[in-house]
Amino acid sequence: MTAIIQVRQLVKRFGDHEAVKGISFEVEQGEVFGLLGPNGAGKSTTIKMLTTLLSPTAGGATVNGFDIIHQTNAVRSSIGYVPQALSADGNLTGFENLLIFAKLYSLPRARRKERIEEVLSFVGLTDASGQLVRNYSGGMIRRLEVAQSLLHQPRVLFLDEPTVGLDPVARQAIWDHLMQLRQENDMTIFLTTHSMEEADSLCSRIGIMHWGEIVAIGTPDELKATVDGEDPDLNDVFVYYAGDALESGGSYRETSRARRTARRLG
Ligand SMILES: Nc1ncnc2c1ncn2[C@@H]1O[C@H](COP(=O)(O)OP(=O)(O)OP(=O)(O)O)[C@@H](O)[C@H]1O
Repeated sequence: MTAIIQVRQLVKRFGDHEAVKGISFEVEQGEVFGLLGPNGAGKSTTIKMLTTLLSPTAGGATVNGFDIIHQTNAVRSSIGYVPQALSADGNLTGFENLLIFAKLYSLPRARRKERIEEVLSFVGLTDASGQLVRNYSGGMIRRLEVAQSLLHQPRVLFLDEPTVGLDPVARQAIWDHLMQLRQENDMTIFLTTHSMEEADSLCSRIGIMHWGEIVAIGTPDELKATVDGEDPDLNDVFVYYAGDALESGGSYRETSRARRTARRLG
């Protein structure tokens, strides 16, 4: 097994606040790795450093063998990134959105149309490709954003809360596509989530983040085995490692954001 992501003592400070406190871990090629944690734990900050959108305060990491501080362009061209915020333009069609990303990724002109059709077909949006994205459902927009991130055939795909605000059917469709990517393309997937169910269904390994630290890491079964009690599930694991955060971690903010996202997507 080869570590495709290597994180060493990674720190991010915002003023006096240390959002990420020297975390270290590795992700092997072909894994679906999930960072699970309450809001404010430092998940998005970590994903933004690994995708080169934020510079670390200290420590470092490599992604696909490229240094996230000194080889930012090489990292960017070898990864796909689906951010939490909306990245598709509602005033363009699905096809037009993909064309912009194909140009951004410098896909050769002669290959663009064919590759756009391939990714549209993969996410099941071929028939909707000529419609304005503002008429898409939340699930279709998410699938389009996944398609955007796949155009340049990245080896690692980063997703920041891929299914927040989606209904169960749309969420299942995203999960199915991610599993297909892993199985058919040996793609490594790194995602953040609040959802225990998402982590349990999708992830081969999970890191639980709490107040800027990774407090537990392992397969879902390994993590469950660290917790006492009869047949513990990931909820029990989460409460065990980050329980007080569930009580005090600003659930209002989480709820408000999930609703905002749902409104925006729906
Ligand atoms: N640009 C910023 N400036 C100042 N503080 C920030 C900034 N970005 C994040 N933080 C703070 O860093 C901490 C970690 O935030 P982060 O968004 O990484 O957490 P998270 O685990 O992704 O939470 P959520 O699930 O709510 O997105 C929080 O206390 C947040 O307020």
